[in-house]
Amino acid sequence: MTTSALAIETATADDFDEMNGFLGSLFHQTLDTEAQEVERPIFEPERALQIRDGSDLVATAIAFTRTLGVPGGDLAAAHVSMVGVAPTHRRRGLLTAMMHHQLRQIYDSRREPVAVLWASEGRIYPRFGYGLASQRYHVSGETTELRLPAPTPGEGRLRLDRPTDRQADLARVYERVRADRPGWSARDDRWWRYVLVDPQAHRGGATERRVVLHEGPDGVDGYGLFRTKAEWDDGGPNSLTTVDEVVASTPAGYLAIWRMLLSLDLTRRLAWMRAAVDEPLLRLLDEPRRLNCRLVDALWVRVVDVPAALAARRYATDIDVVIEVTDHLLPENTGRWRLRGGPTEATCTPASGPADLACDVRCLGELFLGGVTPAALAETGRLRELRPGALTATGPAFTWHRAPSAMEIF
Ligand SMILES: CC(=O)SCCNC(=O)CCNC(=O)[C@H](O)C(C)(C)COP(=O)(O)OP(=O)(O)OC[C@H]1O[C@@H](n2cnc3c(N)ncnc32)[C@H](O)[C@@H]1OP(=O)(O)O
Repeated sequence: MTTSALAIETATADDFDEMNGFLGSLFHQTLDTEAQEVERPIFEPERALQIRDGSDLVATAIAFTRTLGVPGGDLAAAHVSMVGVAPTHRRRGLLTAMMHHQLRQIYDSRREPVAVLWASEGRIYPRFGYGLASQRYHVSGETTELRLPAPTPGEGRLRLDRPTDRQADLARVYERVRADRPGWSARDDRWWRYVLVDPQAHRGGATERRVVLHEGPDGVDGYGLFRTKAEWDDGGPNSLTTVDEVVASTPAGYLAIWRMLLSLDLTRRLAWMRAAVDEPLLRLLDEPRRLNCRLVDALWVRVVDVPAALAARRYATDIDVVIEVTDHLLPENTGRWRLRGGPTEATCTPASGPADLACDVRCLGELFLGGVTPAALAETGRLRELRPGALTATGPAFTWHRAPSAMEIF
């Protein structure tokens, strides 16, 4: 495929260092060799696209092969990343050409019914059919104002350790909790190393990352990844605790970990970038108003193969609906689809009858992880109710018993 006479090529393993350096410069980051070596094994050259102008690399995009937790199961999903266009070549359609090319490749391979990504800026991807599928809170607060219920006897034990030494424990807890949380990607050994790498250059003056583990009656049932940054001002100690992940499979573990994180001596402030919208912490604090929560976007989902994707997730209640879908990039998706399903199975087939709902493929991405209802999307004007009552009838089915959330930025 060509764009303005520049061809899209598939990369080779030898292109990794150059692509990494190119993206580092676009994200205004200093390249770190330790992080680069951890990222090398997850690089999939056969899924990496690049555009060169002569010998100069001017555009890149990659898809990682991973699975994503969706309502009721786990689904192969192209994890799109490393997207960038050189400042010398911006706004002349290179990203557009790469996105079209990549989506066509994913569709034609039939390996993955959906693609998923974190957007550097929210306004970039809707035009390519990506819908905002999950949100998160940026959380901050004065820790002296954040009080949790007191410990009860026999709650278990906390231990501090180096995260890399406890990878197996973290993986066990993560997988247990992930089974119930749409939006979490599976992490094999390579992805755990990616999550846990902690180069000095990326710490911004804070300590190395540490882990607090909670041991309950059945072993490790929770962990918290965090770091601290020393600060003193006229009022005395004012250090910052930055939390990366808190994952626990028991309420006791969750509470004990947060109790420690909020009461570290000499710290006064908390920062956490990836709290779920139904995060238990928000309901455990005695004065939740003292936690500042800013709602921002998390995962963007692109439904690439409509019937395969809609049949691959489960629905909270029984559903039987015909949806008229429009997809300007992948015309195979355009048409009327009958979705029948429930909590244990689903099918999606071409429909002959009239449609109940009509929407752009972007809306299906928004609905996919259960984070929003058709009625809410109808209020945006992007989804239309063609049969009166269809919005209320389908609303509960599209949601899920846990809100979608998202963990590491890939
Ligand atoms: C999944 C990820 O990896 S997210 C990371 C994305 N990368 C970055 O943010 C790195 C810095 N930015 C860039 O590299 C580039 O600006 C990109 C990749 C965002 C855009 O690449 P371009 O080749 O300039 O995009 P392209 O020319 O195809 O633009 C297509 C349309 O999107 C719009 N657009 C593209 N980027 C942006 C943006 N950041 N903000 C607003 N609009 C944008 C363009 O204006 C254009 O609109 P139009 O069709 O109405 O004229």
